Amino acid sequence: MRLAFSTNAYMRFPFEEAASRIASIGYEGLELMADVPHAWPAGLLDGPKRAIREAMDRHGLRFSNVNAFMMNAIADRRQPYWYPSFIEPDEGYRSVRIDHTRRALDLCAELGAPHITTEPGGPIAEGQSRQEAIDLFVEVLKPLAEHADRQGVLLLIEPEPGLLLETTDQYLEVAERVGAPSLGLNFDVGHAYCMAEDLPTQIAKLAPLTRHYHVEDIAETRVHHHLVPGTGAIDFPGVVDAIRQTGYDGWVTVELYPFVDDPDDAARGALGLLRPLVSGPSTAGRPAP
Ligand SMILES: O=C(O)C(=O)CO
Repeated sequence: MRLAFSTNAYMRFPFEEAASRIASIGYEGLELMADVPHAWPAGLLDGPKRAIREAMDRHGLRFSNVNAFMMNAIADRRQPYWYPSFIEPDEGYRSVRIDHTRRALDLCAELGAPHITTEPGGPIAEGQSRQEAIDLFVEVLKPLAEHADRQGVLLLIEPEPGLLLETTDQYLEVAERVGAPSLGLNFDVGHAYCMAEDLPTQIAKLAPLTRHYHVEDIAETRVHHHLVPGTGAIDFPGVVDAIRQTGYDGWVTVELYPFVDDPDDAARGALGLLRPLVSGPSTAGRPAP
């Protein structure tokens, strides 16, 4: 398991500065936000793309993931980054999300990153039934999964409270219906905690489909607000142990986008808690010394 930090906490910094800070804090990897201000694919020319690669090399960082979930560039008035979603009733507006995802897959392949993460179908629209929304989501995902396959990268879906797929179990039907090996699950530990999922059980159950983990802490109230690991109610020794027991040896990305005022402090705090857990022997279930 290797730890990475998402640039979506560094929205107030240019990419080069974000990479420099994430590396100097001690992360091995970085999740690139395919969005403003770092790498909005529709507006990313060759020069800035080269600069991203050079900054990664200069700071000895690897890409853990490309985050194509957030679309702050569009700034929909209903919510700043969910919309447009894959189940948007308006076909033209929906195609903005689809085109963005295709471009993010291209960018991912060009940069040598392993996968992109994306939204799990937006909130169900007024007058739309859940079944219609799922059917639409599946139809939209099929050609995108084929595109990912052609590009040699993965397309990962991230269930989230309030959106079409809220729980990790709800991903199963979609995975089965799309039926593409290039489609996978981004298991967001904080989101699963919000939905009162039993984390060790779900981590083990979904392990065959999980290609990446997002982590953040969540308060005991289970309200969806990302907190620095160690400051909420999630049992991180238990989570890391459950992930380790699946044999997973990939990236775990810390996602703390609410901490734009002091991302360094949040990144440092998360690493302070997680690094000993990830690099040390299993500590779950042991009594405190
Ligand atoms: O919306 C969120 O909370 C996310 O985790 C997006 O990546």
